[in-house]
Amino acid sequence: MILLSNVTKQYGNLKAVDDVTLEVKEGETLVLLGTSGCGKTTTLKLINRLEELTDGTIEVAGTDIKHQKPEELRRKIGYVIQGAGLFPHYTVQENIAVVPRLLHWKKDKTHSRTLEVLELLKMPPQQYLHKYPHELSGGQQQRVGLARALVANPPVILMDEPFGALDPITRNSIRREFKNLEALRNKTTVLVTHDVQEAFELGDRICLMDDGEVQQLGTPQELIFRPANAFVTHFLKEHLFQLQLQVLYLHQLRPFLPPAAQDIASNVLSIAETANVLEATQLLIATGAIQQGLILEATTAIPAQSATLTDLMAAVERLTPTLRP
Ligand SMILES: Nc1ncnc2c1ncn2[C@@H]1O[C@H](COP(=O)(O)OP(=O)(O)OP(=O)(O)O)[C@@H](O)[C@H]1O
Repeated sequence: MILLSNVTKQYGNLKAVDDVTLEVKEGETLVLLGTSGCGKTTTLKLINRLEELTDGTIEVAGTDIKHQKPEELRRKIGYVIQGAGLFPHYTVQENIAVVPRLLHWKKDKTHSRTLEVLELLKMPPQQYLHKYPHELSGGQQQRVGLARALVANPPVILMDEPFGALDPITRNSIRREFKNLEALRNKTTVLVTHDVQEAFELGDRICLMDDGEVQQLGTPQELIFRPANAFVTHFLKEHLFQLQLQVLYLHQLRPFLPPAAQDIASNVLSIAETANVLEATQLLIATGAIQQGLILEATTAIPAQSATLTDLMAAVERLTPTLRP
């Protein structure tokens, strides 16, 4: 869907992006992760031509972006930036109408689509249409920013630190909400963050950058269990335990858990086996059921299985060597 081939962006002597080649597949969320100044934002801005390439090519939906007018290209690409970037003197309605106005939509169409996107983002239109950005919380502003990016239903969404301006608690809950948004599910999304947790929570794949170069591009599991080099290992070291639990799914543990019990008490907690091990661990701890354990609910016909925290950790220990090279 988006193809970067040998992309370089140079500012004077500095190569902000250095010979980057990567593909973002249709419908996936690719996270650009890395420390400040490693070239994430520049890479994103090259895709919608807010910056121009020094070298290499970028294709969006099979067409070289050089051969498209920037305005035309940007109609196919929603753009969400840190702090939402709303116009302070425009109401929510006016902020969302910016793109439809550029597209010369009729008023009726703009109005009905505005109502629709606000509903999609769980912001009742009657309550929010006429509010100004300063009357909204950071999370609500971020949602309006996303509504504006989604209003023309572009197939591609670029997000630059979309949750960066929020406090950690709001950030976590908004992030979780965004992850489950139907409106974003089939979009091809590139999201920039320097937050490791965020990258692992939202990315189908993660591209870890340093000094303008790609250090590794892979699934969260690949980065954790098959780091490409010492930089990747070092970058993830601090968060490794939690990330390991986050990238392992309960169904993967099944072969390493004790056999399914015949008569599982009906009052035991249960969790879908599609959940990750971190979620299961958090549930056990939050409900004080560490000794009692929980039931892994199968999505297929195989029987449910019960496991305590000790069982889960033992299974993780037996599974992880099989994932390493
Ligand atoms: N317009 C510009 N002119 C000169 N140098 C620039 C320009 N834009 C970015 N740079 C430099 O290019 C490098 C990459 O910047 P970029 O904004 O892409 O990094 P980033 O990974 O997004 O960082 P952050 O997380 O801090 O936003 C940095 O060294 C930055 O100073």
